[in-house]
Amino acid sequence: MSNLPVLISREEVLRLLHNNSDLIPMLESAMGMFSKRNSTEIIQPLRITVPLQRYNGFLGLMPAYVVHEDILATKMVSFYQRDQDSLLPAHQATVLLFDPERGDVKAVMDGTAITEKRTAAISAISTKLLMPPKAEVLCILGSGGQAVSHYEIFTQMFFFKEIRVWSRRRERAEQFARAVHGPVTVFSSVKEAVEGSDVIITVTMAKEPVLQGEWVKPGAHVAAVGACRPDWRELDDALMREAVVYVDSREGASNESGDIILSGASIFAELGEVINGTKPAQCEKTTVFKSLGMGIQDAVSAKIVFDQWKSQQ
Ligand SMILES: NC(=O)C1=CN([C@@H]2O[C@H](COP(=O)(O)OP(=O)(O)OC[C@H]3O[C@@H](n4cnc5c(N)ncnc54)[C@H](O)[C@@H]3O)[C@@H](O)[C@H]2O)C=CC1
Ligand SMILES: O=C([O-])C1=[NH+]CCC1
Repeated sequence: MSNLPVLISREEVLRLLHNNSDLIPMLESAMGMFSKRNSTEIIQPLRITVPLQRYNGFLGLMPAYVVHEDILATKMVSFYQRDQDSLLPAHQATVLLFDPERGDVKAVMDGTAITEKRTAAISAISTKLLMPPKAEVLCILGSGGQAVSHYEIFTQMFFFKEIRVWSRRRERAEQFARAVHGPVTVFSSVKEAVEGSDVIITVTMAKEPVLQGEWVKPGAHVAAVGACRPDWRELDDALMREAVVYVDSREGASNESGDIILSGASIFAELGEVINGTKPAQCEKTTVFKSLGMGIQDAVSAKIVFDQWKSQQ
């Protein structure tokens, strides 16, 4: 290795991505390019997932080359189904940012923070495009790292009169409410939290559906972020079949999403197609955006972090 890569910590990544005005437009541009399926613009193979059966976990490898921006990166992310009382983190990730011409690694950075920030930003983009016109109530199911990053960007980008949170253990939802900087009401049942909500974010590690279609207000938007294995679910059949279903990537969703595979729901469009204007945003209907996560989202976020970091040296 000719030059040693720089190491960028979680704190630095969070600082450099906080309120970063480039994140949303760069993600939108990458998602739009991806949906054109032009290999001179984006190259992103399907995520490779290595099962770690002994530990109830997985290692995901997510390489991507954003050709038009000349960004080459790969994320390695481990994720585990932990016991409720486990003190070990459920997700940990590292992103390597390469120099595409030389082939060496320019930066090694905390990928957990990148994953939190870019996933929440993608859900916010889906919500901007697909939420009903008068959205007043936001509901978050789950209270982990993604719940916090979603709360942060959703309160920056939108105005909700009420924000609700539910978690499997009420004390975790109460902890979440104390940790976020702003108002939030804790609910003890999913049904009560969801009923009357205009936007619902599911960020749980559930393997069985936690959200039932019969509780969802017609016209609501659901950003479904968890359940990233073909046999895991967060949403029930009724919701998947009644809603207009959007995804980040058709290949990703058809291979990895239990909510899509097991319900037999059909995919209406990719988010990138809505961004490109080639598929409509059916805001008047109940919509589900099924997010699995993509290497290009990590790559553009890593580039923003690296450029900001360099400009401050
Ligand atoms: N779509 C994407 O791009 C990404 C999706 N994810 C997914 O988002 C979800 C949340 O991730 P993190 O907040 O980082 O995880 P976390 O471990 O910090 O939080 C998980 C939350 O799920 C809850 N939970 C666990 N098992 C449950 C069950 N059986 N039923 C209901 N709730 C349950 C926990 O109480 C906790 O509130 C995970 O499913 C993760 O795989 C994570 C990163 C990217
Ligand atoms: O995109 C991502 O990093 C992940 N999606 C599901 C687990 C981790």
